[in-house]
Amino acid sequence: MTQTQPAEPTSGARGRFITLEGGEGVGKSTNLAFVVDALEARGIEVVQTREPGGTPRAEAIRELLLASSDEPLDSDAELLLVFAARAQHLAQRIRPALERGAWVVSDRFTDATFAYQGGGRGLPFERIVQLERLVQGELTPDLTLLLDMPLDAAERRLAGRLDRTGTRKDRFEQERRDFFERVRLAYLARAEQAPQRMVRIDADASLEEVQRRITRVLDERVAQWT
Ligand SMILES: Nc1ncnc2c1ncn2[C@@H]1O[C@H](COP(=O)(O)OP(=O)(O)OP(=O)(O)O)[C@@H](O)[C@H]1O
Ligand SMILES: Cc1cn([C@H]2C[C@H](O)[C@@H](COP(=O)(O)O)O2)c(=O)[nH]c1=O
Repeated sequence: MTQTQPAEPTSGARGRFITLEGGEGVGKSTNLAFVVDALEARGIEVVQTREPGGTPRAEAIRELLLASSDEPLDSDAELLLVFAARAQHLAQRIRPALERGAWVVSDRFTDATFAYQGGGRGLPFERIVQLERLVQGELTPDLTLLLDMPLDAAERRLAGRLDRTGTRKDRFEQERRDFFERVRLAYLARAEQAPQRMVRIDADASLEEVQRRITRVLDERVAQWT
């Protein structure tokens, strides 16, 4: 396979790329806003985004991925859609932001593919690694905060949010418990393999406590990088 991605900029001007990961309802969106505010308070230009999605075309792919339908979605088709959205997101939003020195904070990225399509669906990890190389080249997050908590507690939070917002479960949220158990285990395995990049945050605590934990990690990394 030919490497088609341009080389990463080597100048010190490149921004930092931070991702939040974890299963459903663990508090990613809530804490994403907190991370963005914390960085902006330091005078950093931040681009807040999410996956799948982040640009109009990538958001259209997100709709395809999340919508329930009578026609089952083939797991390889799902995997390719995830990476198609990511390629668009990288080209239109993430790379330009990093190259101008902005920091990008994303609700999910490729660790989610290893967890959901790899762990959850059981697709071979090597297939995901190949697509990762093709679409991302050398680009990986500088820091990933893995919000982790037991499934039962996360399910209760999600149920509370669905009740409050009156929304229905999407195609992934409708999966069975064993799917989410595999997703969680795959996330934890990735965090063990890359402990410097991927920091597990125990998310089974009050919001204030979770945010104290996040702040400790952010303070340490920002001090290293700036
Ligand atoms: N530490 C916490 N303690 C109690 N409730 C929390 C905490 N963090 C988030 N919540 C609440 O739990 C619900 C789920 O949080 P949030 O939407 O941020 O999770 P998420 O991981 O982004 O979910 P999804 O995977 O579905 O996008 C929300 O109602 C949120 O207000
Ligand atoms: C990036 C990515 C996401 N998913 C799944 C995981 C979630 O169920 C949805 C996104 O919705 P949320 O609001 O962030 O919970 O998409 C996936 O299966 N693979 C991926 O790479």
